Amino acid sequence: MAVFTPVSLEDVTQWITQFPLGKVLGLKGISAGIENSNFFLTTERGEYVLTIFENLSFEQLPFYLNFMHHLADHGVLVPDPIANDQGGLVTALHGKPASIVTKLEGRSQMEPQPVHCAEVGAMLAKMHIAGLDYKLQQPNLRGLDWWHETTPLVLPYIPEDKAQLLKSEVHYQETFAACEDYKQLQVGPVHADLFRNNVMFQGTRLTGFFDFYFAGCDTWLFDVAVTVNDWCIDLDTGVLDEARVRAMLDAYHAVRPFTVAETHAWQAMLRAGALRFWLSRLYDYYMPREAEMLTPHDPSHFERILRERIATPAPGLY
Ligand SMILES: Nc1ncnc2c1ncn2[C@@H]1O[C@H](COP(=O)(O)OP(=O)(O)OP(=O)(O)O)[C@@H](O)[C@H]1O
Ligand SMILES: N[C@@H](CCO)C(=O)O
Repeated sequence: MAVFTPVSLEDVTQWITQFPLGKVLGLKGISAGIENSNFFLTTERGEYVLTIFENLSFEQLPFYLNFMHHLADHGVLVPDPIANDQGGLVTALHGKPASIVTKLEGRSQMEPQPVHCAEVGAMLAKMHIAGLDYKLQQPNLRGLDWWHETTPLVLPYIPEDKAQLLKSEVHYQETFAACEDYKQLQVGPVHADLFRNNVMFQGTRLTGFFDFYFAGCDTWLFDVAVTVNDWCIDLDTGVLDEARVRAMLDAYHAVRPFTVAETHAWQAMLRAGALRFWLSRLYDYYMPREAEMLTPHDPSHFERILRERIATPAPGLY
């Protein structure tokens, strides 16, 4: 279970008085997730999620929480952060930054069909457009600079064939990021981690995106690539399922048409999306943090996806 910072009902009873949520009725640790400590929180006003941030700082968090609030305000389905009596969305709990957000209905759809992918594609495009007038700026903290810093840290742990692939892909992505088409890509705040387990559904109706704590300013196409690489694949092989890819891309395109530069950049961006998670999983695997219970994600899944994207062209954007 990924509760890095234990919290008791007693702890929260006092702490909650600064929020307009009434008395605490229940608190339950959430086992899913590997980044933060999460709890379902029941108060007199309803159901919420309490998150204690294990890696993000007080300075970084306003970008994410205000972004969620901005999106909620613009009709994008996301958890809405609750302000305390000072108007703050981030409040210390056990000396760490913490926040309370509204709880989304439903559950994650771990075996998505084209209909689910279409819902995700349309909401993703809506989210990108809604983010256009979001004022705060923060880079994607798991972008190219982070790949550069992290690659040398994991290289000593991995066998030669993987090390070669990692080094050559970082080099390829460096060249890609410097090309003309890349510079034409639309940039804005993106989710950057929109996996199956970060979206809620009730049946085939999408009820919300969540887990915005890897969001940052990056290309919209990177967000699409990360999302396709998780939602539209056969999980055993990493091979793209054309029906799901088409459903997601067509639904996105209907809300926010892809550009010509994006079509040129698409194949390389799918590789970037795979590299980002291969590297973060290698890092988490070889340099784990302490948690009460924690199962690291399998890095080889994204190595397989990366090799597959290099070997086989994906369906086009439109
Ligand atoms: N706003 C929300 N509404 C309903 N459930 C939520 C909400 N936020 C989180 N959850 C539940 O908590 C679980 C863990 O949250 P999350 O995925 O954000 O974990 P994390 O550790 O922060 O991140 P990661 O997915 O990157 O490991 C989710 O799988 C989901 O069941
Ligand atoms: N989605 C990430 C976990 C961090 O959110 C992964 O699957 O590696």
